[in-house]
Amino acid sequence: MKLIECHNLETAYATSLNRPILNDINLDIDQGEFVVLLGLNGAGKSTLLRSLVGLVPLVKGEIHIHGLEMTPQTLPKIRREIGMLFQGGGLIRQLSAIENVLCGRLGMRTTAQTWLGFPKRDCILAQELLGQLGLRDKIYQKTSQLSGGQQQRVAIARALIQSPQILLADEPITGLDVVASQQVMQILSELNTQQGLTIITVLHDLGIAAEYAQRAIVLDAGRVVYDGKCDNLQEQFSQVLSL
Ligand SMILES: Nc1ncnc2c1ncn2[C@@H]1O[C@H](COP(=O)(O)OP(=O)(O)OP(=O)(O)O)[C@@H](O)[C@H]1O
Repeated sequence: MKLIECHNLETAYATSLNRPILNDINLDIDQGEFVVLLGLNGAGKSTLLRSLVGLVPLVKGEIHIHGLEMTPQTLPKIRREIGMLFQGGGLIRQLSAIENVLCGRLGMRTTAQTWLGFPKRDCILAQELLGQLGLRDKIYQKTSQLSGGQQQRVAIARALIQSPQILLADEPITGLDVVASQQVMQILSELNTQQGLTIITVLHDLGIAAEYAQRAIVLDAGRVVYDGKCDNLQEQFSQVLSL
């Protein structure tokens, strides 16, 4: 079943680039796929991910999520289906791991519901998620005191607490060492295979892309130049992927 459909997406003309950041993007992504987005710096990968959660104004084209067209009216509902791991994690450094995870619940709770703290069931869920991601002993630690890999796992828990159908991850392993990178990729892989989460992730490592993703989408100057299997990417795209 098609979960994400992008038709002719085009962003405004960027004078600094002499072109739109995204140009004529057409994509269909099925439920349960694990897709990697590749391309040189500035190719438009982050912009494409952010457009899927309505953070990028489009001058042309349509996005459908689960058959629902993205409009200002449908955006809140669509955003509840999509978890996002922002580039660099995007955690609030002075808050604890559990407080950061609970922030992922803010869009689903009214001010009155969180005035005196989050509901107990949200706190239990946040603890469970952190436990599942190997952070049981870090629940109350400030995230500024956690390692990069631990912070990324907190960010994953924050995205998962809203039970999304889709997880978008913008360079989730950039800056992590080999062990932490493998841990994070393993977590994403298990979420995909065991829970059926549809994953789209920006990566810069072709070896890791081929190891985990079933499908690669390569962007160059705002356009899709390849959409297919992850085999032989290096040979095919040495120009656009000289990573
Ligand atoms: N709001 C904006 N206004 C103007 N230009 C922008 C804006 N956002 C991004 N850009 C430009 O659009 C291009 C694509 O940016 P984007 O962050 O999507 O690329 P990317 O492929 O994710 O790159 P990276 O690998 O460096 O993260 C870049 O040249 C960037 O400078």
